[in-house]
Amino acid sequence: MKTYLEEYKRKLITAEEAARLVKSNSIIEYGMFATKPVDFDIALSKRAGTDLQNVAIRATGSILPVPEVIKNDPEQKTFQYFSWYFTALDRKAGDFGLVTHNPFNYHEATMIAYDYHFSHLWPDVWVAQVTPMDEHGCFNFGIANSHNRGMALNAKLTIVEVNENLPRCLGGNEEFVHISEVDYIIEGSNSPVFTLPPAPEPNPAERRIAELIVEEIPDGACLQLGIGAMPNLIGTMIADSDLKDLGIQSEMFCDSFVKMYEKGKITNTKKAYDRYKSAYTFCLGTQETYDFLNNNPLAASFPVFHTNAPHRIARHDNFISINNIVEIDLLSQICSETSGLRQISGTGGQLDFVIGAFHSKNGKSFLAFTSTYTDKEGKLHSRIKPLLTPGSVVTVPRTIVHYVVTEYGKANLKGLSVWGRAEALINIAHPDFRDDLVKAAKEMKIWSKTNRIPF
Ligand SMILES: CC(=O)SCCNC(=O)CCNC(=O)[C@H](O)C(C)(C)COP(=O)(O)OP(=O)(O)OC[C@H]1O[C@@H](n2cnc3c(N)ncnc32)[C@H](O)[C@@H]1OP(=O)(O)O
Ligand SMILES: CCCC(=O)O
Repeated sequence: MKTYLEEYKRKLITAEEAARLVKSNSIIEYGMFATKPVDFDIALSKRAGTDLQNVAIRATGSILPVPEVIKNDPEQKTFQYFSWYFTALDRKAGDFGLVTHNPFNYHEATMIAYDYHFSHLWPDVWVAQVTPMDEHGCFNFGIANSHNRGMALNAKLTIVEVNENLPRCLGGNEEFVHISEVDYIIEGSNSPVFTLPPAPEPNPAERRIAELIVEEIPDGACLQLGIGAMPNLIGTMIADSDLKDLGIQSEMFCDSFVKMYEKGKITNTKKAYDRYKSAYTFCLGTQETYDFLNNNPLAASFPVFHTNAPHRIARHDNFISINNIVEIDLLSQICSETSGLRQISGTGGQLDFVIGAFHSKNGKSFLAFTSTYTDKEGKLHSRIKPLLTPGSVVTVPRTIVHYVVTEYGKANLKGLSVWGRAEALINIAHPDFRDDLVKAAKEMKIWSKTNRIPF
């Protein structure tokens, strides 16, 4: 069998040598979430304030440690940092004007990476952490399949940073880049892979929301759980339920899926395709979850178009999608990604799954949220508001929204009148805010004089 050692040695360079390849006026795409390059980032950041100018770094969900290109260049003399999806780190840096958001519907990332119409967005340099090369010359993308292969193939320069600690996640497809497709290899310092802390115990409101959703899930359902604390907590309660024969097609592989496996809930036998395997495009979770995915044929990573394109989601019957939001207004417009002009996260895959689940036979999408939010000054706010906070963007338009759930109940908003939506929402708002919401609905002239007609 051919060995790739000669080619490997030829392509091996240091992080500093790799950083010197970056030219002014270029776009660098970093690996997403926990596959962000570490050593390359440190080396590149040392070029801040030199003759290197006008370099855009594009990431997807930045995780700790803080990217050195941000930290070492606070005046942005050389680098400007962009993110397709904001994490806590991105929003903190964003508050200081150090990160700019690039909105996308997540399934379209595959098109952006491959379709020539988007070649103006293709990176000059693509660099991400990967697993060590296998005997076939392949570097595995680990916990981030996403849009990596397309970007790696279409970048002018493709650089991998090897980290022995990354789990090797089986595909699916597009889970690797071959040494023949790579320009340079960095052997990184094998830093620990970023992990999330284990989920806290659900509070009573979250427990109630989970109960209201779990009773809507049939045996054999195909599940998607979104990002953030709430969907994962609901997943934990699904693991403790009587449900059986569940399947997974989720953009993110969540910690609670491991619990479902441990309780024998997941068989993936009822799915329309990818039977017997849980399909996902990236993972962000605990070390236990990464260990579960390592070399595990029960799960398969795919490019994001495969997991998220709404028409593909809809091919599974009984698709159940569960995501969290920031706020909703009485017109039933959902904002899940900003607070006014402050970018909190991103559309990510939320719209993909709300559309896809609705089009699945007997499918349902749930946007689940606690009825109130406590701000940093300790003031309580209703998440159901007369109008979205000025500047907030609509993540899910009112025509698309399906079920919404708080600890006070759930409402299927599809097809309801403008009045019917406002009423349904006020019914699941926190009782302390209901009178004010009715008053606002009257002022907005979306309140019916009579409630004789029930929608
Ligand atoms: C991944 C998949 O499988 S697919 C689809 C999933 N993708 C999506 O749903 C994208 C949109 N959704 C999201 O990004 C998340 O679910 C969120 C942002 C809605 C919730 O995520 P969480 O991490 O649980 O949010 P959390 O409660 O920590 O709040 C995040 C931030 O928003 C702020 N925030 C939350 N709600 C509000 C609100 N109503 N008003 C103002 N700020 C708010 C919080 O204060 C926090 O900011 P901070 O970091 O400065 O303290
Ligand atoms: C990268 C997108 C993450 C999400 O959809 O939540």
